[in-house]
Amino acid sequence: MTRAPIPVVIVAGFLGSGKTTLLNHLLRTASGTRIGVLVNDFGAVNIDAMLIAGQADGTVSLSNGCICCSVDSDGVQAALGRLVRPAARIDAIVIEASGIAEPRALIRMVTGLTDPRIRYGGLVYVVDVGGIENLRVRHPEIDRHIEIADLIVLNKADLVDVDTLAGIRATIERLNGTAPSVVTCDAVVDPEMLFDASDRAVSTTPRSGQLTLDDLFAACAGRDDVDHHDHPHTHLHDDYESADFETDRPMNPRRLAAFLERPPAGCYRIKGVVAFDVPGHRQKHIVHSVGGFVRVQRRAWAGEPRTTSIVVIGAGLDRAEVTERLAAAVDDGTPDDHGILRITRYVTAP
Ligand SMILES: Nc1nc2c(ncn2[C@@H]2O[C@H](COP(=O)(O)OP(=O)(O)OP(=O)(O)O)[C@@H](O)[C@H]2O)c(=O)[nH]1
Repeated sequence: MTRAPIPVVIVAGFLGSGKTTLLNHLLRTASGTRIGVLVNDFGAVNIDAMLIAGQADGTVSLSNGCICCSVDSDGVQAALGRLVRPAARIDAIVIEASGIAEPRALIRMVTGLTDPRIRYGGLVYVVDVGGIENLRVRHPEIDRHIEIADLIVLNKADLVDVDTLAGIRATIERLNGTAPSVVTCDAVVDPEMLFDASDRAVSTTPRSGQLTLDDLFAACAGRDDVDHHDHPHTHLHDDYESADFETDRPMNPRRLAAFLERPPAGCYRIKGVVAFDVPGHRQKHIVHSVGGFVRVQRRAWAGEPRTTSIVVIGAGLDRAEVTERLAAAVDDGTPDDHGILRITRYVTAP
C-alpha cells in the first residue's frame, strides 16, 4: 500500500521564543503521532539537538549555519530522506529552524523538494509576547514572517499583562488575518493543531484574504533586497553571530550566573548544557538567557559525558570576550558554599 506523503511542519520564531520548548511539548504529548525532527542550530554546537535527543522517533541535526542559506537543499533532502525511510515509521516531521532563519526561504526549500514521500505541512510561528514589540522595531522583517504563518503561537503569556497581550494579539491579527493564533505558557499547544492542521490547506494554496506563498515570493522578488539566490538580503542572520564554548571541567556557578545576568555587549541569547561539581547539584543544568531573562532547568544526565557546552548568540559580539569570560567561569576549586544559589534561584520545572 502506498503511504500518504508525510507532512513536514516548519517551526520558526525569533531567538529564544520557545521553539524547542514547543518541540519538546509535542514529543511528550503527541502520543499517537510518531514525530521525526530536523533541528537546525546556528552555532557549531547544536544545543537544541542535545535538548531533544532521545525523545524524538528520529532526529537529524544540522548545525553550523542557518538552514535557510548555509545548508543547501540537497542537505535538507538527504536529512529528510533519512527520516522518511519506511523503517522509521514516522507520521510527521517537524523542522525546528534556527532563531534567525528566514522562514520564506525555508518554506521554499521544502516545497521545492521533489521527494514524493513528503509534503509541506505548514509554518508554525512562535512569538515571545514579552519581547515582540521591541523586536518588531529592531527587525521589521519579523512582520513578514508572521504574515506567512499558518499557526501563530503567542508564547510566554506569563510575561505580559492581559491588556498588553490583547494589544499584541490585535497587531498579529492585523498582520495575518487568517492564521489561527493560540496564547500559551511554555508553548503548551494541542498537537492536533499542528498535525491535523497539516491536513488542511496550508498557505501554498490560497485562503481567502491571504497572499499565497507564490504571491509573497513574487512580492519579495520585486524588491531590491533580493540577492542572486532570489531571497532577501535582510536575513536576520546577516547581523547575528555566535560563539561556542565547551569544557569537560565543571563550571563555577557564581561566575556563570554573573555571565548569564550580565552578558557581553551585543549578546541576545545564551543557551547551554552545564555541569557543576557541587554536592547535591551534579545534575545536568540547562541554562538559558533570552534578552536578559534567565531560566535554568535540571535533568538527570542520560549517560552522555558530563561536560559543558554553551552557545552565545548576538549582534556585534566580541567573541574573544565571550571565550575569556566563560573560561574564567570554569571551576578552579575555590571554595564557595553558597555560589550555587545564584543558579538555583532561576531553576524552573523541566
Ligand atoms: N517565562 C517563560 N519562559 C518560557 C516560556 N516558554 C519557553 N520559555 C523559556 O524561554 C527560553 C527559550 O526557550 P527555547 O524553547 O529554548 O527557545 P527557542 O526558540 O528554541 O530558542 P532558539 O533555538 O535559541 O531560537 C527557555 O528558558 C524556556 O524555558 C514561557 O511561556 N514563559
